[in-house]
Amino acid sequence: MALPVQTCSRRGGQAYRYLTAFLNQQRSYASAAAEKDVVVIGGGPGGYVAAIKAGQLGLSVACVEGRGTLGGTCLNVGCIPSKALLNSSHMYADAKHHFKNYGINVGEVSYDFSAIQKQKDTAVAGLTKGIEGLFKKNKVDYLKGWGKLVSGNEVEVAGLDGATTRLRAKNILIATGSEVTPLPGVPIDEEKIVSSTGALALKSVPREMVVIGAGYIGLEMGSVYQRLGAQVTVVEFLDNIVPTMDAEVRRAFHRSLEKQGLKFKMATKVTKGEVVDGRVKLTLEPAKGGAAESMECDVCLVSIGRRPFTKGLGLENVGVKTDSRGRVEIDSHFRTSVPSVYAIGDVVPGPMLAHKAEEDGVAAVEIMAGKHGHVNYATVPSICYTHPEVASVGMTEDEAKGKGHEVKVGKFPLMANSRARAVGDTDGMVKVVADKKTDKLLGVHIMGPNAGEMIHEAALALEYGASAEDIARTCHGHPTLSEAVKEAALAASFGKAIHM
Ligand SMILES: Cc1cc2nc3c(=O)[nH]c(=O)nc-3n(C[C@H](O)[C@H](O)[C@H](O)COP(=O)(O)OP(=O)(O)OC[C@H]3O[C@@H](n4cnc5c(N)ncnc54)[C@H](O)[C@@H]3O)c2cc1C
Ligand SMILES: NC(=O)c1ccc[n+]([C@@H]2O[C@H](COP(=O)([O-])OP(=O)(O)OC[C@H]3O[C@@H](n4cnc5c(N)ncnc54)[C@H](O)[C@@H]3O)[C@@H](O)[C@H]2O)c1
Repeated sequence: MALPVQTCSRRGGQAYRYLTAFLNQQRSYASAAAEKDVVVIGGGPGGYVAAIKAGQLGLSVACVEGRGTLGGTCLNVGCIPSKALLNSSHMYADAKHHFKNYGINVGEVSYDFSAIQKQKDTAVAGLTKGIEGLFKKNKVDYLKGWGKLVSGNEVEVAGLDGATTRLRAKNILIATGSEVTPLPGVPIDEEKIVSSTGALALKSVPREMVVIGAGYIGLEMGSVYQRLGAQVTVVEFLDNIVPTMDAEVRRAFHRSLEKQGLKFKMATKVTKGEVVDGRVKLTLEPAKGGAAESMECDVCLVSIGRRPFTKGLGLENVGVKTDSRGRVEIDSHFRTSVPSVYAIGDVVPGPMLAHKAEEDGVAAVEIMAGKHGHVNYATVPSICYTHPEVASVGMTEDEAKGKGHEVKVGKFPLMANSRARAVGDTDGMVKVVADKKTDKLLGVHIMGPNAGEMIHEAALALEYGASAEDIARTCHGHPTLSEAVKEAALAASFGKAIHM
């Protein structure tokens, strides 16, 4: 850094600021002079977990994060705030519509939207601060600023305090995550036309809302506002909602959401969106072509996917390759085209899920530490946190067939599960997919309350290479929703469930 102090002093009032920045920078260079074993760029679930694990493995580690708080998309504007809003809105809808079914009279039920938002913000703030504590405990240096690769072993950090720091590292881990995919013709202003970030921070509940994209974000956030009283219409390009779900479960899920009041316009695309006199005016067309129609709403959520975020990262400076979709290319050991630079999480190919990013992060630093880090992507669960929840792990029936398996399928409806009946929450099912010849478990799909918790016995079973019979013969507590998993496994393995 060559900022002459003399020049600064001639600039009168600015001299002090320049001098301070200069001295800060010199101090930063000095403190960063020692080479770290790992410098992690990005403090989301991938990056912060990798940094903590690196500390636990005895590696010297620094984590660079530019947003000012740790936790990335997930904690700040993703998983955590959305689950807080899903919970509050679920409790409100339950009290308003269902408590009477249990003989509970609560009179007029209402909500205070700003208090709902405050509860969400408190949960987020507590969790993000908590990571700073974990960093201290695990000796992770935390640098607040934007990191840029200047070589395969150097990261320059433009600090949020104005100082520039250069870090040397044996290995660099890119964990810069993802950002919202924009929809051409529908410019996001985060007030009327919002991404998930704006949808999580609305000041009031819209009367009419259009959600573009029937994926995870669209259905979760659509559910939040539908429960709070908005008329929500979901516009989806494809013929089906959440294309990655098992077809049968997806159809049941779609029906359930419609019963709750969500409206769907399938096989439809939005070609234009603009705000006119405080209302959002949208132009819609059939996905396969045809006459356009228009639609109006108070708030429109654009949730058509996310794309990798590498802006300003300087990948081109050092020759880190990306694919046609902008994802950082890695080998099976998370190594990029530059051997000392690794990448994980949303910025690399694979499902964009927080728990997958975390697993990537742990495995990548284990490899850097000379161990045998590995992630089994075949057992990564996915969960949609609506009500009912939909959770799955392993292959869908169609995928299994597509991969050449002759399959057998066992199903069990929650209507026949004693716990679901006892608590009056019976909308759902469990579907077990197994190999017809070997009985090996291939996939499990659950729709129902707490499906996101129940799925993990299936994840563990898949991880251990269990058969459907292994689950069927495992004693499950009674009365639990998990007994439906056992019953579906019985149906898959022996052709018959007990309680059907
Ligand atoms: C509304 C919403 C709800 C979601 N809900 C769930 C859910 O329930 N379950 C689930 O599993 N997943 C969920 N996800 C997805 C989940 O948030 C992501 O998969 C996860 O956050 C990816 O983690 P990551 O560490 O790869 O990236 P991110 O969480 O995106 O973190 C990357 C971080 O890197 C920082 N960064 C970027 N570039 C730089 C740079 N040059 N220098 C310094 N810092 C930089 C960013 O500021 C960011 O904080 C949700 C996403 C959204 C948007
Ligand atoms: N519970 C969870 O795990 C959770 C929750 C939220 C987000 N996420 C993650 O965040 C990522 C982004 O979520 P998302 O919901 O934005 O994406 P998504 O990929 O889950 O769904 C996007 C949907 O939009 C549709 N679509 C695409 N272009 C369209 C267009 N022009 N018009 C209408 N529909 C269109 C797609 O067909 C798809 O159904 C996902 O990868 C997901 O894994 C996960």
